[in-house]
Amino acid sequence: MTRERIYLFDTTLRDGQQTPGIDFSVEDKIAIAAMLDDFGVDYIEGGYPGANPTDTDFFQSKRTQKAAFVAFGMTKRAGVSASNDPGLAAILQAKSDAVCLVAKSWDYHVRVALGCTNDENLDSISASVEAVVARGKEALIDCEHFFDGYKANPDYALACAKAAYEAGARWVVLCDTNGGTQPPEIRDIVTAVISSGVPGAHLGIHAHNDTGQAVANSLAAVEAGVRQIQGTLNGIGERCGNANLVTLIPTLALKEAYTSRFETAIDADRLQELTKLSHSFDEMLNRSPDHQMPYVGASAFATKAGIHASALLKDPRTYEHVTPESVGNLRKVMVSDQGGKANFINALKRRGIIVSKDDPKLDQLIAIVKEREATGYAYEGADASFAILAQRILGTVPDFFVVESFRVMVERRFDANGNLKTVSEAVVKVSIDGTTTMSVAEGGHGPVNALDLALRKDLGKYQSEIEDLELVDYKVRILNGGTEAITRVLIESMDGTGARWWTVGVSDNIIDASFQALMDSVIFKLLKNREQPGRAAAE
Ligand SMILES: CC(=O)SCCNC(=O)CCNC(=O)[C@H](O)C(C)(C)COP(=O)(O)OP(=O)(O)OC[C@H]1O[C@@H](n2cnc3c(N)ncnc32)[C@H](O)[C@@H]1OP(=O)(O)O
Ligand SMILES: CC(=O)C(=O)O
Repeated sequence: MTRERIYLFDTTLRDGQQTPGIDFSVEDKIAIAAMLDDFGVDYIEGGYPGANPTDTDFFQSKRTQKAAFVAFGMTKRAGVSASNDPGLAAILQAKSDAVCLVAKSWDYHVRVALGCTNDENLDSISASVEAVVARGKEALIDCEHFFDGYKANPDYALACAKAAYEAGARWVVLCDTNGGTQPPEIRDIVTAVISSGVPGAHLGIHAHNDTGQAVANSLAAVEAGVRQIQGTLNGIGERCGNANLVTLIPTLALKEAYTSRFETAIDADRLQELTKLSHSFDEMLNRSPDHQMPYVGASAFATKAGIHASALLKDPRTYEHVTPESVGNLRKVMVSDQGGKANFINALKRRGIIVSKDDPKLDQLIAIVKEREATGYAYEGADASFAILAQRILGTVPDFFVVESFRVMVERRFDANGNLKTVSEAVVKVSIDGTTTMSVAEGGHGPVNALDLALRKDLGKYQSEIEDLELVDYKVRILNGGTEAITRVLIESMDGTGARWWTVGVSDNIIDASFQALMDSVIFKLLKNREQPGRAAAE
């Protein structure tokens, strides 16, 4: 059975640019376009040439090799011809393969926002599409507010879609601009558009996520007959965002409801790049990936629950709707107070520690983890502290060093130039093989920074082993309010090999909690070094 092609239109660089807090530079746009092009979407909308210097610059060259490169703009204004509209001229002159013009299709908007007649707007749509086609480019029309417009005046909304199609638009894209339409309405209205004479093979959907239905609305439109989906990477976009292509692409590729009838340009090999694509994009935006994002989130294939872990380890299909490998993600069985033996055995195995289900030390470890989690520890987010605890109970952590004491002082004082400065100073007394060393350090970034510097200043024979250790993140959480407050500190560390690990500390004193996490970080680094081939076995 031949499958129908669904075309993927990415508007990360245009509608995504309208996301509050997101502002791409030309360099960002070049890098993102290259990522998307390499991944294999059909269309990449780059922005609005003529609207701002970044987009104008970006369209000085064609920025894609494989995907159609699309310039966005609006239809010509009423009262001027297409050839005399400077905005349209800038869009037509941009280096692009296709032009996507937003057109009003709700008569209320025509009256209020454009201030022209319904017929003038229809003429703007036809004349603008004809100008794009005459320029030798593929024409697309985004029918803005199509669904709201259809509900208010179906004949006029349909007339706008038909004007675009009859003037030569390759795609007439029905937009749920305000994002309030629901899937059954999308299905009925798309069906009405197709019945009116615009074929589904020329229709697209552009859904906003204001009721959390952008993906569902896009799929409802496909069911009803549209063959192009517009969306963005990780669902960014104006207000609550656009349809998330990172969710739609694997759904179309992996779910039987669609795979028997439809195909996209993204094959199984490309699909395995999806998690990387999504996370690289977040990296560019300098934000943490959403752990719960379908398919690609760090939690998408993670389980804490003991009952789930036990079955998952017997056969992953018991608790997974698709395999994590199909989208380039990983299965994760975590340890926490929600876990049973299966979680722990699996977590230990990942660290190269084999323990039998009947080993009493396993019961001891589980009891300690559950007890500690009740007092505020969170081992699921602190893999390195868990590894140290487990290895301690199993008796394989050497006493590298003993911290005899530490002291921290925070002082606000005037410096030599008369400027007020807050300075932190820490003293740490460490004993190694019976020899005690006292290290003092001043931290420019507060008391924890000073403590860290002092602890790692002189670790005697281990000093050279921790030179490449770096703290990269520090998170503090107050677990219960008032005077009973408990502080949980999580610290992320990395070393010269690029490996990263998290450690945890809990106390009613933030400095003490931080120090525990710092100590675990150093001990984990020393243990890690001993796991490397060629290093001395644990002393
Ligand atoms: C639903 C969407 O997401 S559509 C995309 C929205 N994106 C953007 O607006 C981002 C880029 N936009 C811009 O930088 C600016 O709005 C520009 C450069 C395009 C236009 O700037 P200005 O000329 O200063 O106009 P301004 O932004 O104040 O108002 C928009 C004008 O376009 C007109 N207009 C809006 N949509 C259309 C349309 N589809 N066809 C023709 N004219 C339109 C409005 O009536 C208004 O005209 P007016 O100035 O005579 O009142
Ligand atoms: C065109 C567009 O972005 C919209 O109607 O939402």
